[in-house]
Amino acid sequence: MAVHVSPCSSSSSSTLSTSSFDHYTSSYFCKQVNSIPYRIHSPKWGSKIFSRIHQRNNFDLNSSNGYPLNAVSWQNGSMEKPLTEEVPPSRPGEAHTTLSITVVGASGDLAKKKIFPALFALFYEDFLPENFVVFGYARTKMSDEELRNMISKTLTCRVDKRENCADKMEQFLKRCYYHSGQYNSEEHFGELDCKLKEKEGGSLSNRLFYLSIPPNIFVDVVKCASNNAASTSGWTRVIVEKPFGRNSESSRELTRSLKQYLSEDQIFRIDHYLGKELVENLSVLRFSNLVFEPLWSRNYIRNVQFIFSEDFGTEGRGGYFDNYGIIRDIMQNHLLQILALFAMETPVSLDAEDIRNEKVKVLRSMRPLQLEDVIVGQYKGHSKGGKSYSGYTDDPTVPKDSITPTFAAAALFINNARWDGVPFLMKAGKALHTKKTEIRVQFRHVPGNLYRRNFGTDLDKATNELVLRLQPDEAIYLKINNKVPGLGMRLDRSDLNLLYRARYSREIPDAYERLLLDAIEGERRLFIRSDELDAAWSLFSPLLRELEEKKIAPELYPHGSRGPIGAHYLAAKHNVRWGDLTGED
Ligand SMILES: NC(=O)C1=CN([C@@H]2O[C@H](COP(=O)(O)OP(=O)(O)OC[C@H]3O[C@@H](n4cnc5c(N)ncnc54)[C@H](OP(=O)(O)O)[C@@H]3O)[C@@H](O)[C@H]2O)C=CC1
Ligand SMILES: O=C1O[C@H](COP(=O)(O)O)[C@@H](O)[C@H](O)[C@H]1O
Repeated sequence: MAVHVSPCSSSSSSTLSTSSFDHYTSSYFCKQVNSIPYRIHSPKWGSKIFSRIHQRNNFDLNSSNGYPLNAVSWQNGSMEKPLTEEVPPSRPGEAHTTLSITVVGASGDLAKKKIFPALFALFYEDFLPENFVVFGYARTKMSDEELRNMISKTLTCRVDKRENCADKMEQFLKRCYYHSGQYNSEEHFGELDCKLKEKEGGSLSNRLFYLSIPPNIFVDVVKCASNNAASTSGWTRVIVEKPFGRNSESSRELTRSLKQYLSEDQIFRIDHYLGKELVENLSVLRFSNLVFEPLWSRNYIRNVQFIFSEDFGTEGRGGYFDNYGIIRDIMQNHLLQILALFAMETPVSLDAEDIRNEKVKVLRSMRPLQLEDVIVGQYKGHSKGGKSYSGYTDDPTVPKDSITPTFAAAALFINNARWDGVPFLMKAGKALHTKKTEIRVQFRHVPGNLYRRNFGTDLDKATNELVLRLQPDEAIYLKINNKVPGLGMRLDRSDLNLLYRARYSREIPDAYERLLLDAIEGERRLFIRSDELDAAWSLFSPLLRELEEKKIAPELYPHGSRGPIGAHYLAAKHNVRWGDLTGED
């Protein structure tokens, strides 16, 4: 990203090298610890030095790498200030910084459902910086007021008991604006730049663009935004939604095209599963508890299962979905990312590069995926209890003869010393009987089990299983064997259960909140680096090509069922039983 030409302001255009952007990451506050002073900007008082000790409340929450957040809470009475629609003016000689967030594709499903609500939640919880504006950008004609009306329908006050929710919503909506334009128009992005500048009021600006649009227009938008609406005084970052290509070649081409305008540091490839609370907890569980890490290998773990199921079909997204299918939609990204986090070696530190280095090593160590280790399915129409459920190809946006899989199961292997021979099973499906995402870790038998007689012949029932239920109803539980109380010796299976809603009263933030905050912070740990992406595609692309070239017909399964029977055969081939189908949970 090099040249910025401003068509609207008297301020001169400037040239910025890409490397200069992240220099401004910590412009609000210097990240330091303990009593080392923080630099806190208050529009009322200008830049002030506060001791962290005195501001402890402001740093109760950390960004996802455990560092204190740069965002500050203004709940502290002495710092309270009225929120105004416009960014407050700077005093002479004093520069304040504005964060401008532009949601490109603001009229779309994801923007309405997730992005605006997440931004509001961050504002509501006082995690957005003092001076911020939100712009929606799309082709749909809308006024600022219409945008506010549209997004107000999906904003929620997550913590019900808060009294000031309506006020907060109003304050947030006042910071939201809209600009209608084409995605490939330099002129329209120039107009957006004018509006951004006007709201930024001459302050330093950091600009975040969220590309919530179909992937075929990513590059147009990045080109126009970078040439016409990049920040000239602070950083510019772009969050890119998946899909990042359809295979290795298209993904590399996308990365190459984006890098004509952005540096890798400016690209935040989002995989919202990495922002989920239980995925965050996976590493904490493993690396901060002595009882788990020593067991985390082929010596004790029999198999690992990553299970994603949704109890609804592709409703409304059939057009998109048919071009991608479940393997690209869920497995190549969400499930594979979790697998990499699960299986990686201990990183040197919690820094983004250290973690991503370890994840890449896992991905590169994976055995090429064979067609015989994969089964695909597609849901068909079904009637139950007088109600009928449509099949995938009943969707008018899906070709009647589509063979796009809406279900897939796969057995993967990691060819390294830790995991040699351990099956990592994945299963992902739409229109199944339940909505659930889980990681299940099945442990080996206890050698020479003294109590084997008490379990009968089915020794599978005697093994431990650790389950991380990502959603719904987040939980971590460990299936153990215990004695039934009484004079006899009868064994039972029980759960040691950490059920989040029972343990914590605090509501769990949505993944998009965490990820947006991290992007604002410049924290890249939960975003996908280009070499990770490349390794992920290298694993799945040959398989996808083979499935498509051989036109492998998916096994049909009824909408609302447990999926194709082939998934059981695949698991059985590797001496595994799907943990979610044992009837124990
Ligand atoms: N929806 C979801 O749950 C998820 C979505 N994603 C990804 O996020 C991105 C956005 O998703 P979503 O909001 O569902 O997408 P939409 O299909 O709703 O598209 C978003 C906006 O982009 C514009 N648009 C749509 N199609 C085209 C087109 N062919 N050419 C130009 N502009 C178009 C429309 O705005 P206008 O006409 O006003 O310009 C639309 O409102 C996509 O990349 C998707 O894959 C990722 C995870 C989940
Ligand atoms: O990325 C996607 O994720 C959603 C599921 O997300 P969740 O957070 O609700 O589990 C899925 O429905 C969609 O098909 C896919 O594109």
